[in-house]
Amino acid sequence: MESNLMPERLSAKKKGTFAFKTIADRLPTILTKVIDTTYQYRLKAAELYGEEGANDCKALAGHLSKLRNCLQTDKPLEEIGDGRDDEEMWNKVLREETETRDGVPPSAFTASWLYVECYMYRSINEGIRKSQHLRDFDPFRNQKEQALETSRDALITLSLHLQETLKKGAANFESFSEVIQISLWGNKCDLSISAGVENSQKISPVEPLQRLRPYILVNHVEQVWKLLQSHSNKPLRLDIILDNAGFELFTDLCLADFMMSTSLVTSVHLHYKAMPWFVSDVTASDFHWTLQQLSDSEDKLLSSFGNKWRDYLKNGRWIVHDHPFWTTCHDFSEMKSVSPDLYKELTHSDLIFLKGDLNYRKLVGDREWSHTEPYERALGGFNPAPHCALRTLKADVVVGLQEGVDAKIEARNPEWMVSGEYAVIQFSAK
Ligand SMILES: O=P(O)(O)OC[C@@]1(O)O[C@H](CO)[C@@H](O)[C@@H]1O
Ligand SMILES: [Mn+2]
Repeated sequence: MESNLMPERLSAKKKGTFAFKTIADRLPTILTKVIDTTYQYRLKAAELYGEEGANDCKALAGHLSKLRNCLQTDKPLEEIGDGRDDEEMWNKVLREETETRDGVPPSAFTASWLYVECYMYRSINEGIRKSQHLRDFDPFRNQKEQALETSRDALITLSLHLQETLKKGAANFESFSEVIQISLWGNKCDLSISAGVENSQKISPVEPLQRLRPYILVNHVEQVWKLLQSHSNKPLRLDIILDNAGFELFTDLCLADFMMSTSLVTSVHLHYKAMPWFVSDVTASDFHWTLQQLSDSEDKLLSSFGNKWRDYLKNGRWIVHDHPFWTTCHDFSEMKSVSPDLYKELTHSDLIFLKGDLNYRKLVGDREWSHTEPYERALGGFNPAPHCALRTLKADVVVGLQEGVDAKIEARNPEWMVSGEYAVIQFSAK
């Protein structure tokens, strides 16, 4: 997996790094919230499944407490053992990591940040899958549902704006650029960076766009527009690799609707997660719950969008996927070898939007690249189709910046790489 040609992956080996802070503080905080949620669920579980349900909750809380202790005391990470179809993929990496350490298993403060953080969410799911009655239990569900509910005003504002935009008929560069930026900034609403603290969209998603333009450090929206215009006479397929539920998902569905309604594309494939992931990432149940909530809304416009989008699913113009690769520890340069079926599927796309920070970290291998490293080089061979990353910076990794940009911003705002205030719209042609 590792190559000496490439910089090291980010890791908590080094105190003072954001990886160290995440693994030492933020992940235990997130896990503690999951344990509390599990414990609170035991009464409901007893109601639904009797004593077996309550015992399931106790066993899960025990599994999670052991996981938290393992992470906090830097104990060797253990193999996953729940029989899920990706179990061997995970344990193969654990064995490989152990071999590269002369037989010493990886641990939270010695393995790569990407591996450890993904491992934590996979181990949470292992505890859930080992239960008798909790297999559909999502410890983050309440937070994700609240995230949508507390963004209601922003949803209404954005739905009115989308309605006005669609009334103007064909897309132009300005309307396209605007809907891309709205989806981009929707990525601020992420419950992992906030360690589970409510982080919904409180202000208008449209009004601040002009003010936020200078915070987009790489802006390739024109290259994406030109790609779409160059194929305007043929049916185009758009893929969106989704990130967070709640307001961000709504911005992504608005983007998908805009692209379809203006005939920039003729089909949209939406990819969500196969298990609860990084607190707020969208799962199948989050996706369909969100559409149902919109359809059932008292707000007529929200309800009409919910109905329209559910029709797109029914008539096959929108297609959803939940490939297990997206919830592994692998970066995207490994997709072709680890999940050739997914890589092949993505070669049928004409344009892939990848949302959010974790997807960006996986695009560039979560490595300690120089900030001016060319984006294509950091991709390590991942290029199934033209793609564009829409990401707010919430981890200290970024590539493709002009010389000097990082120093200038660092002087102004030392937290610039992890605060979510800055963003990139980074494109790579096939
Ligand atoms: O992918 P997202 O939702 O934009 O961000 C996920 C995230 O908040 O979680 C990790 C920090 O714990 C980082 O990868 C990133 O900051
Ligand atoms: Mn996320």
